[in-house]
Amino acid sequence: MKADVLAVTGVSKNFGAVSALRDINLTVRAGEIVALLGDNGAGKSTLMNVICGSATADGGSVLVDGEPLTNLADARRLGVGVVYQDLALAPHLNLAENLFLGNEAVRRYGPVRVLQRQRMRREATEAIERLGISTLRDVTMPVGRLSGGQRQVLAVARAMKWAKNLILLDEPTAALGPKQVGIVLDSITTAASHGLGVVLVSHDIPSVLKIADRIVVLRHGTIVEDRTPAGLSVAQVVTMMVGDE
Ligand SMILES: Nc1ncnc2c1ncn2[C@@H]1O[C@H](COP(=O)(O)OP(=O)(O)OP(=O)(O)O)[C@@H](O)[C@H]1O
Repeated sequence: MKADVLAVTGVSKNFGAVSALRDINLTVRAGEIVALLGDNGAGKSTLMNVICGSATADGGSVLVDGEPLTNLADARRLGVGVVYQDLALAPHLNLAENLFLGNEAVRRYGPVRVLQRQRMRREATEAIERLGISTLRDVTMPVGRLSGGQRQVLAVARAMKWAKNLILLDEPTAALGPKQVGIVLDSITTAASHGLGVVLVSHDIPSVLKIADRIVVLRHGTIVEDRTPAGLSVAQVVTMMVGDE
C-alpha cells in the first residue's frame, strides 16, 4: 500500500453564516488521481484553497507527507504544485522561462546574479520529455504561440517539475477540443505515474471517469460520496452531484 501524500481531517471553513466546508475527511495516496466533484457552490474551490495553503481552515488539519500545511509557504516547502484555471503563464516568455517562473536558476558572482539560461533550457526539455509531449520540444518558443491544450500541458509540466508530493488542478480540460483533452489527460496520468498524488476539480465528467482512481463528491460543504468511479455512468455521477434537486 502506498503512503498517503495528503490527509485532510475534520476540516471546516465558514464565510460568515455560510458553512462552506463541514468535517471534511479525505486522503490521497502517492500515484492516486482523485477528482473533486460537486455542483456550483458545493465547496470544491474552498477545499482546494485550503489544501494549497491559500485559505486557512477554521477547524481540522491538512497534512502533506505527514507534515501540517496551513499556508502558501508550507505548500511550497512540502512540494504542492498547483495548476490554476488561468494557468498563470507569462505569454511573452518562452517555455523554459515559464517552467522556471518564480524558481529561476541563478548563479551568484558576489552581489551579481546571472540567470543560468542553458541550465534552465536543459531542465525544461527534460521536464517536457518526462511528459512525452512532442509538440512542446522547442523550449525557446514564446508561450503566446502555444494552443490552449499545449499551455495546459506546460502548466502541468511546471507543477510536476516543482511538486514533490501533490499536484492540484482546477478544471484542466475546460475549453479544450477532444484531441487536446486527450493530451492533457495523458499528462495528468503521467504525473501520477511518477508517484505524485493528484487532486483535480472538474465538471468534465467523461474525462474524470477516464482517469480518476477515486471520485469525491461534495454537496453543500460535505462529502457525500468517496468511491471508485468504476462502473459509473456520467448520468449517475451527475445525480450524485445534484442530489434530489
Ligand atoms: N470569499 C468568500 N466569501 C463568502 N462566501 C464564499 C467565499 N468563497 C466561497 N464562498 C461560499 O462558500 C460556498 C462554497 O463555495 P466554493 O466556491 O468553494 O464552491 P465551488 O464548489 O467551488 O463552486 P463553483 O463550482 O461554482 O466554483 C458557496 O456558498 C460560496 O458562496
